[in-house]
Amino acid sequence: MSQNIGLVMRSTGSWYDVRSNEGTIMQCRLKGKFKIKGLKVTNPIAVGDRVVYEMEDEVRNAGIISDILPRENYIIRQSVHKTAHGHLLATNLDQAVLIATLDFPRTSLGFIDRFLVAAESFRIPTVLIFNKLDLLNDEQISYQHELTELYESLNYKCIFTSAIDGTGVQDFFNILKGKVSLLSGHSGVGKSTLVNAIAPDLDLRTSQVSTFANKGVHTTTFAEMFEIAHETFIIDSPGIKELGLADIEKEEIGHYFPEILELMNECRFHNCLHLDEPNCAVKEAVMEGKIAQSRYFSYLSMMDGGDNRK
Ligand SMILES: Nc1nc2c(ncn2[C@@H]2O[C@H](COP(=O)(O)OP(=O)(O)OP(=O)(O)O)[C@@H](O)[C@H]2O)c(=O)[nH]1
Ligand SMILES: [Zn+2]
Repeated sequence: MSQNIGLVMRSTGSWYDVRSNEGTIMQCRLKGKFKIKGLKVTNPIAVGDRVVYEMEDEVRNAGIISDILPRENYIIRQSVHKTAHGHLLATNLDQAVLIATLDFPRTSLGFIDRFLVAAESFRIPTVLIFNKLDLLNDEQISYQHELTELYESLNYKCIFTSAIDGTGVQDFFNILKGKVSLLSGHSGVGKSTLVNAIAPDLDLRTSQVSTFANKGVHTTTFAEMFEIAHETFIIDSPGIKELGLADIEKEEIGHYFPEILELMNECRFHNCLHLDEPNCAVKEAVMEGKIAQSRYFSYLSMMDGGDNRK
């Protein structure tokens, strides 16, 4: 039997769609003796994994997965019961793309910051897309420029789009081109409309319904990967509206705010949490306007166990 390397595009928990280097989709199952290495997760393989497979049936395009290549990164959804195994959502992501809107519905800065912190903790770069530009009044547009300045100063690229009038849609595509991107955002921000604008043949909504195989087994939905252009993949899942913070310790949260990380060595106490400690370089920077208040509020809210989900 010949061995091949393929990319996992879809998982139902019992079988996997694996894309060969030539672009054919193979339906694969796991070799009986396949072992879960390292991570404490319920599912050994997820969308984005590069796997070694053997062809089992050339006619039916069926194969058997025998091994998995080392991962660049991964996203896990922790179980609410901390001791239980988590669920591996996706692996080998080049970037996370968070779609937000300043209105209809409004994405809160707390939600954006929480997402950025989670993505930093998984070492995944994030791009922010602000959609529905056509609906904003002048005041909102100038606010949007302020936000862009803030987030770009922290090295998060920002793009404005309107899926309705086409503004920024080409920029949105350019960001995705040649990469594997996780697409996230609250319901109603225009995720499907934006994707339809760049990949009209793909019907995200219909595809999402195809997670049927999972029904009644787990409550978790499996992510699915789509090739929207040559070597351009997006991962979309109704279950990935946000990234979980469950696994991050309080002392660690500041490490995932680039502007806090940069200053924390200047605090008087090496284990300063930037709350009420004296001579805290972070709080001083907030007072001097060098750290945005909104970011510090998000930090405080996360330290407080606040959940910023809205
Ligand atoms: N004015 C305006 N409306 C938009 C824009 N993008 C999307 N919409 C509208 O916003 C609504 C929600 O868009 P969807 O694409 O369904 O949003 P979604 O993020 O995919 O939402 P879910 O499918 O619930 O996850 C629809 O009525 C779209 O027509 C935009 O740029 N401007
Ligand atoms: Zn401090």
